[in-house]
Amino acid sequence: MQETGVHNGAHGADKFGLKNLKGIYWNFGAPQLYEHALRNGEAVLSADGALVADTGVFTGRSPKDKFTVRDATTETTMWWGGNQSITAEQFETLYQDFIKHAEGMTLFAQDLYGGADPSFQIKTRVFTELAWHSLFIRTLLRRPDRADLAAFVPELTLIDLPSFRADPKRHGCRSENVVAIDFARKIVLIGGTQYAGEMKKSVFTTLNYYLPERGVLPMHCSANVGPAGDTAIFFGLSGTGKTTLSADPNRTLIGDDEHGWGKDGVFNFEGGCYAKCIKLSPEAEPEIFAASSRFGAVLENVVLDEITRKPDFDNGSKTENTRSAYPLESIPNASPTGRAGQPKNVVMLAADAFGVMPPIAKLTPAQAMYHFLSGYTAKVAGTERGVTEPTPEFSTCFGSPFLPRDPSVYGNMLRDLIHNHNVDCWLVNTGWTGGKYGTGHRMPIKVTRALLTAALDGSLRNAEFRTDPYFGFAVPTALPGVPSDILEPAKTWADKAEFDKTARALVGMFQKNFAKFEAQVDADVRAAAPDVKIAAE
Ligand SMILES: Nc1ncnc2c1ncn2[C@@H]1O[C@H](COP(=O)(O)OP(=O)(O)O)[C@@H](O)[C@H]1O
Ligand SMILES: C=C(OP(=O)(O)O)C(=O)O
Ligand SMILES: [Mn+2]
Repeated sequence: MQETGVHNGAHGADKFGLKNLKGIYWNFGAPQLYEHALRNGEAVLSADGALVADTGVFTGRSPKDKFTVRDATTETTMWWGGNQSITAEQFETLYQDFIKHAEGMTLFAQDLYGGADPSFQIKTRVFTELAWHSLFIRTLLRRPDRADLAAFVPELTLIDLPSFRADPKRHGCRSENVVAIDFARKIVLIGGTQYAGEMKKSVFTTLNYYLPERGVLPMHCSANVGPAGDTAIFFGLSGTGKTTLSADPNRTLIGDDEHGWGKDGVFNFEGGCYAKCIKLSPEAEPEIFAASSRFGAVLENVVLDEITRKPDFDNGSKTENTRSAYPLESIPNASPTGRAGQPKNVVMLAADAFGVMPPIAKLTPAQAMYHFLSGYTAKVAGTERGVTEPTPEFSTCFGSPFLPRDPSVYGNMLRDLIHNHNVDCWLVNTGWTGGKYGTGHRMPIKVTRALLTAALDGSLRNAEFRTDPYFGFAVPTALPGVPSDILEPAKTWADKAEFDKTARALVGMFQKNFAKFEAQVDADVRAAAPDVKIAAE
């Protein structure tokens, strides 16, 4: 077997049962991985120097194809209400079939850290079939110093073989696509998909399993810190603005997607960002545009001009979920340590496509718990012509697909952290205004940024507030630089009766979804729920 590159010789591929490989390329950096990806025909170059790959059938994650081994331990520690199981035997068969499938291949291997805090990081080794996947995961996780590679002993191992085809009968899965996690052996197997995001979210899932018992709350959120050392975190489901809004030129970026919060403050799990790049423009998002337009960026499913090889970020013909992965260093004001102090503000982002939530609201701690457990956003139909009804999505803790533990584990930790550190909580609607999706328009990024700036620098506290009649939270009535109508959604709708009907319907959806948490939460959280009478009338 041909092995090239630096690694810990005592802990080679054979430790994971990999055998009869043709070779392994260990810990290659971007230039070598570009060369392999281009030579193998996996990817092409953009005019700006980004590596551009297509992911084929899967252009997003596939949560329905994700499985965890159910054994004596996970039987009682896992949240089986939100996770799918396979048996230890099915996993073992899958594992052996992965090893067989890899025979004769030359794999790429990366030794990386999940977690910027040395006390809580997980040493992760990732074997990939594709060179561009190796560059992706090297970009997204944290890269050890070269000098530390020779002694690197992995704790978690990922094997990512897109050409593998799973067999539901044999492996207990659902289709040819599979993400299988065995917490006992700390192994993740990813097969049948080329969507690179599965790799980073598997490491996230693993940290979500282990960190709570060590006193760290893992969170699906972005984070940045202001000049005064004031940390802010931004929870939100996919597409709500975590990545976009955390890249704020006036604040230091900690990370765009996954963080831990413990007694020493907040730390990033990752070393890179994974931005959505549909309609990405240098005017609205200059930092992300620049980071996506240079050597080292990995673009997924972005259409290039055939002749000039310039990316066309407005083209969603392959998918609306076009992506750009780049190292944190590509953002000018990113934190070199990935760590920051105790948060002063917690922001919950929701892209409300019904257009009834205000652009910002101040939440009491109990309301914050209500919205954290609800985990609301709305998706727009979009793809089918004429279908303009938004679909609500409630994903508890803003990250249901990544939660191995019961939501109450994360909820109770957040409640205590907010209380102990006296944190201000906000709800921000980055979705629709002026009507629901189909009639109104998306909240201008400028407005969202202005409101966030005022919330984070403390000036918004001095504004006058009204109580939202539907959700009960406090909404500012005026703020310099923001048209005041936009602060009161009802005023932005031409048809007031239609607004009222839509708002009541959304409150009703919240209430229906929250029923499953009612018995579990403290009385103050139950009391913070939107008023029942309004929705029932
Ligand atoms: N007011 C707004 N706030 C945040 N993002 C917005 C807003 N209006 C439009 N967008 C767009 O919505 C998308 C948000 O995606 P992103 O920041 O990647 O979300 P997440 O990281 O939460 O998945 C981006 O494409 C951004 O350009
Ligand atoms: C990486 C992802 O997260 P987000 O959309 O929240 O940025 C994803 O959903 O694949
Ligand atoms: Mn993101």
